[in-house]
Amino acid sequence: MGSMAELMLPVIDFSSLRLKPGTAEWTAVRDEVKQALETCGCFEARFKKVPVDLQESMLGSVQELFDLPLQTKLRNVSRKPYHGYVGQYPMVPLYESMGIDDADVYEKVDGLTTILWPEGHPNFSKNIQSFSEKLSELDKMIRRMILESLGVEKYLDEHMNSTNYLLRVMRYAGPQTTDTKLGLNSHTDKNIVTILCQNEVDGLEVQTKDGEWFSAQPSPNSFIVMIGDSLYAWVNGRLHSPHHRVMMSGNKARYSVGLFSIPKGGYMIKAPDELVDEERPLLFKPFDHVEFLGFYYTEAGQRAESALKTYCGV
Ligand SMILES: O=C(O)CCC(=O)C(=O)O
Ligand SMILES: [Fe+2]
Repeated sequence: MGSMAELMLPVIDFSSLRLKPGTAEWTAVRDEVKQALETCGCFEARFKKVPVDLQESMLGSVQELFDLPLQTKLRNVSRKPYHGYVGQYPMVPLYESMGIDDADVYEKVDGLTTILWPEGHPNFSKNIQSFSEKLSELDKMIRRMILESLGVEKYLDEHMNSTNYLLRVMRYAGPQTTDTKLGLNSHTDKNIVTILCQNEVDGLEVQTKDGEWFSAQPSPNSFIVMIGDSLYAWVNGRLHSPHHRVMMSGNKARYSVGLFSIPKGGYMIKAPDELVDEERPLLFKPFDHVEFLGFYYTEAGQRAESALKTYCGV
């Protein structure tokens, strides 16, 4: 445990109104992003475009959602694995979550809202949609910076148009003990970029490249950004996609929310030729994210140390 507290995530500030592509400020932040993603795959972001009160009302809505009866929550089903209601798993008894597809599109969110609250709940839809839309600007900025810093910005439009936003909301019950209990198993994310925020209860732990775990303790109203395996594959291994998990102790429930940019089904993820050479041969054959997810949730996929390597490693 001693070494855990000593590590801290890099903190990067995206709040300046002058942060526009082409400015010196942009280039400086872009360099910080590249450095953080190469070394940790993860950083803490300050981003004032999501106002504090919106973040708080969104977390209030998330709590309201989890307070619904289980039977109601189970009505959120999805064709895609891990996109509907997930919970009541004996391996991770503290964990419950719900996926909201296309969370930045009001009609899509409201479609789910009326499944959960047949009488309607426009406030819920608005909080979720508005938060997702504003936060998606941070996702877009970061991805633009990544492509620019790798000299492949000519793919920017294609890259941006190849993804949707999923908002996954999570509740981890307090284990009612000072012992540390598993909240969510160690994993790498499978998508492009993940942006997390939480209530005041910490619990997220990230593994360094050397295999050491450290706890992420974001300051209030900031975000944790990390990259997933699909981006790791697309940049041909140039950025790190970190293992992370959630560990819980104490009485209080942890609420967290992740905005995931996710490749659309049918889009083949393939590293650009510019990122493949003799020194850095191609790591992964082109793959479809939805099919890869299908493999990940099979027994072989869950057993694999790296599901992506097993699925399409060269
Ligand atoms: O709750 C968190 O902070 C992390 C959740 C997570 O890692 C995930 O949903 O992929
Ligand atoms: Fe994750």
